[in-house]
Amino acid sequence: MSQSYRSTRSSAKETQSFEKTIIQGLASDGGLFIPSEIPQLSPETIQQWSHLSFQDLALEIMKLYISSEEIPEADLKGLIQRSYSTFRSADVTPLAKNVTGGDENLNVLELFHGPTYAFKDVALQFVGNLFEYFLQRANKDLPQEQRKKITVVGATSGDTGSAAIYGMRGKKDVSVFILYPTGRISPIQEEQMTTVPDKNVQTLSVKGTFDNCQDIVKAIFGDVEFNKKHNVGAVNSINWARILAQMTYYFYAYFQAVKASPSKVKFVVPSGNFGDILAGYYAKKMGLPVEKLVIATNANDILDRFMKSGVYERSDDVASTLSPAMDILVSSNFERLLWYLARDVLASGDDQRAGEIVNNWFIQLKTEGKFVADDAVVREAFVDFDSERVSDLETKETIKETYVTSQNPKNYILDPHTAVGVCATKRQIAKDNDKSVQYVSLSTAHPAKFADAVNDALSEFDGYSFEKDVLPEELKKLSTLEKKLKFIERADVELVKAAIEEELAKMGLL
Ligand SMILES: Cc1ncc(COP(=O)(O)O)c(C=O)c1O
Ligand SMILES: N[C@@H](CCOP(=O)(O)O)C(=O)O
Repeated sequence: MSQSYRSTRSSAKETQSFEKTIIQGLASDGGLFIPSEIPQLSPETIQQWSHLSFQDLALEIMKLYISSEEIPEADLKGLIQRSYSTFRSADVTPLAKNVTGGDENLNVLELFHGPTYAFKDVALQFVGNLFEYFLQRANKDLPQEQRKKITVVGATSGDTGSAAIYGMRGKKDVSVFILYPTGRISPIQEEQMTTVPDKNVQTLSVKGTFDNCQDIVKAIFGDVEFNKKHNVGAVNSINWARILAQMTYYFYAYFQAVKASPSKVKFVVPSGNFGDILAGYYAKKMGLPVEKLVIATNANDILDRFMKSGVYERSDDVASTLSPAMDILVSSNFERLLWYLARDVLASGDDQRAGEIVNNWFIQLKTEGKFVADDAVVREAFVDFDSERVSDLETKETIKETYVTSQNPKNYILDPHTAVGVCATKRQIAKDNDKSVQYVSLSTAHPAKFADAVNDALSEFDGYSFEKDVLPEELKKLSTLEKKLKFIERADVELVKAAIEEELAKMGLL
């Protein structure tokens, strides 16, 4: 049953296949897909998995969520091998152990060794290959005019966009449209997205915020006509494949963290759309003995406010912070966690009733701008999670302090999102005062992607040079390449749909 999927807003019994779930992206009732059951691992299985490579671990995990009748094991193995062959580290996601030295046990999980230097590559390299696999199979032996196509439409606050583009560029029968908020992403992120010359890629720079872009994408998914015509596909973490592919690094990092001696493990995750940390939640629910998952937010703190009050409220203004990829007002994946909390606390384990409760919450969020969950729901959330909010000042101080004090390696440079996580980790270390805990702080992007924040923190240090110490050769050349982008002057779904159709015609895909 973990290989079939249901919507978080559905009160029906029916479930659907993995392929349909991935291609559809968002459920037609507006909900997100979740597996009908979370597979359970025995301690013996977890022990056996502790010796596996990243790729073999990914295969074992994915087999539990994808029926071999849908993707035979040999094909799945091939997809995984291809997806991670593009990474610069043999470990795919290496763990920098005990970065600060001393006895803090602060480990940094480096998730930025993929093609676009962001954690999104771990999932989006796989998702690109998965789309291609499904399309090749559906289109086998079909003449050109009957071939099935996917029009990928995604929203980004900076990193999903380039990772999706690098995952899908040049793929046959796939076109990619990425919406991003004009002026609210870093120059390198914009260059990464707009300098890809492949004909099937188009970026749309939208006057507005990331939340406007995300709302437009969700409206496009809800537009039955447009969807029927263009077969719209999702690359944002509303797509279940994103969450699935991210589970591997929780297992892999856990095994590395406890290698030297058995310890409790806490993961600390810089969070915005709640997709990254949600993969950790599934790993924990499968049986990985994780002590806690700590949500680290910047000033855009809807998640932290929920954890402190039970109120899930969309605030009016997005704050522009040093960690712009997390400048998000509504965290789309939180809905998946809310479903489990509703089912276990309010619906006596009844899936259909949980769907009704979540649906009502989201109707309230739309009509009243907020909903309030019972204290018991929040208490249940604290069983698996904790939460910290980190200011820009603290983010900058953390980049500085880590640069000065780090031992392994020396002068370790954090990107501002990772710094939000490391600051939250240090607070947890101080609060817990428990030497038997290993802390794994997720590093979600390479510092080169956020030059302003990193230089602001480090330029006072003698000998520090962004060009020499931070910027990889590959990213240096981006500023010399021609840019391809289209401005959308208002955050309006009709304008975006028209732009997509105009570009599809130019691509010869209409
Ligand atoms: C660099 C970086 N860090 C953290 C996050 C937050 O991750 P999530 O949205 O999955 O919570 C993002 C965006 O998703 C990001 O791009
Ligand atoms: N921070 C993200 C925002 C989109 O989130 P996603 O994980 O749902 O794709 C970004 O960098 O674009």
